[in-house]
Amino acid sequence: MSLNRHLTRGREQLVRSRDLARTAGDHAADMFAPLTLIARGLRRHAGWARARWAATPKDRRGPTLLLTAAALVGGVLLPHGPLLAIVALLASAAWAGRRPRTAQEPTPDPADVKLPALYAALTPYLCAADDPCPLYGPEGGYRDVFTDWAFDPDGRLAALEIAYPAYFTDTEPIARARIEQVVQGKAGRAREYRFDWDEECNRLQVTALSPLPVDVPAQNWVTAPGEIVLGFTDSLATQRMIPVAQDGGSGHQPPVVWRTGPRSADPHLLALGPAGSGTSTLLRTVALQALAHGDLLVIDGAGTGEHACLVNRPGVHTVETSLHGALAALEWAAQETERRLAALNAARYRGEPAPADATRPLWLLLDHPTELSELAHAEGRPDPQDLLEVPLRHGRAARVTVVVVDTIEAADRISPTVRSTARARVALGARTPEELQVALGVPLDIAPAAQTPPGRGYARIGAHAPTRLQVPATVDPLDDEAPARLRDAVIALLPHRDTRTEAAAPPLPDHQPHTPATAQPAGSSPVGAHPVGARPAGAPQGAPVRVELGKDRADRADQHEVRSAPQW
Ligand SMILES: Nc1ncnc2c1ncn2[C@@H]1O[C@H](COP(=O)(O)OP(=O)(O)OP(=O)(O)O)[C@@H](O)[C@H]1O
Repeated sequence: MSLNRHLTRGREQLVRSRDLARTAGDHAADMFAPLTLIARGLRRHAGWARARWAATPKDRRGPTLLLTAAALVGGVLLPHGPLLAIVALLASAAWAGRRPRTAQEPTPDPADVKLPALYAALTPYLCAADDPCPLYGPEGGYRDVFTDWAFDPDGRLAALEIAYPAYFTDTEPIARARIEQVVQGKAGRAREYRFDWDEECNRLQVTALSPLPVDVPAQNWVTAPGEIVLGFTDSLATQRMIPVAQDGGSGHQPPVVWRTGPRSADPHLLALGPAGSGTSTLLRTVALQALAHGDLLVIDGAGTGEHACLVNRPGVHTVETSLHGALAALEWAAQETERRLAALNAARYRGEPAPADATRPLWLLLDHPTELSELAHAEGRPDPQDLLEVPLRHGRAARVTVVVVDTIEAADRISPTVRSTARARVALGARTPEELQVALGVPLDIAPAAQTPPGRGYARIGAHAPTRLQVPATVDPLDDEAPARLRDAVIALLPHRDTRTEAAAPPLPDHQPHTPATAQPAGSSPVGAHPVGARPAGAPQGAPVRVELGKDRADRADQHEVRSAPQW
């Protein structure tokens, strides 16, 4: 009982002392109210003065300062001037500080602004009329179906998990595409989104993808021989990072690496994209990397001269823009592939190491070959794409790699052999999911943005899922409109006869490309510097053309008359 009384008294004391403290606080606040008022006013005056000073143009700050100083001196010199000035300042501060600072309007939660609209837009697609307990409906709310979401600092949707009814046909691409379009429309078409459909749990995970680095200049990449950096992707798509120099600094970026060579499961590449999407730039990116370890044969079917910077470079057999030049070059390439195969087989049969002239990588780079196919068809000549059959089918063993780039509109004119053997795929440019599926060979789980910079697209290497891709800015060094620093970066990578330490491409005699019996006599190619592997006089039709790849051969090259390489 006494303990109870003791506790009650203690509680009363506590309440009394709390009241005392509150009363003292109130009195103090009343007492200091004028001071608080004046301090608030002075603070506002100071803020106003700072803003005026910042808004005053630099050239008018000196006179303003002088005028203020003169006014101050004048005020001091006046009888009772300082006293009057202080009184005036305190009065104006009291006036300015009389209103307490207005509380800021709370910013609305972006979820409450944006998600109801998305919920309403999805409702027609995810609500069945005879569903007794609909997930989506006029009475429902977004919190019932959106389980997890995130917004970026700009208030844009960054991630969202959507629940959908089990009867929604999530296995049908058309049904999926409808939902993806609605989500992308409401969340903003300027960005790319990844859609992960969890068919078992009836959930869709939407993730907005951050932009990839653009304008990464061409440079030497840290890769193993046979590895080609096609561009850069998301850090989640690969565990690999490579050093990249950009904007005067250096950092690391996750690359899209295409492995070529005899151990590659995807030894050939097909890249498609609309005009201006950067397919020729991609081809140039590959060419510059391939030149480090191999020789090139370039066919420019569009004849725009976009690969003229490669003409006469050591390691570049030829750059052909004409149909007859392309036919001659590709026929040589087919025979060279057969010769290499025969040489490799013979060496293996004899138990000898593979001859160097059969193992040096040879790259066949074709830009817009369908243009030449159409021309050949009109002229009744063989289709250049048909001549790719042997390099495509046997190129892996013979170290011959084929890269074909073309417009996406020409996808149906790409030969079936190219389509079936070129399993490394790239699709560039903003295109519909259907067109991207044609280019990549598989459906894409990423919704492309409405606008994409040049060189942006998707890469699919073999059986792997497609990943986003941004091709390095390997611009045409002869393109006056390209930024000078990007052109200089490409020029620095182009090999010169005196800088290339490896074996140069064999010098070629006078341009006498072999053409089939039905073909017109060969003429000169507009860009082609010299013909490829001309057949020795008297050699039987179909006999492999001998190509010598070696240092001594490169030395002898200098004795031939070769058109001088362009001077940069
Ligand atoms: N990855 C890139 N980074 C920066 N600029 C690029 C990139 N790719 C392409 N470009 C620029 O975009 C323009 C078009 O590129 P490119 O010629 O490679 O496209 P294309 O698909 O071959 O078009 P076309 O079929 O008309 O020749 C060029 O000015 C080029 O410099």
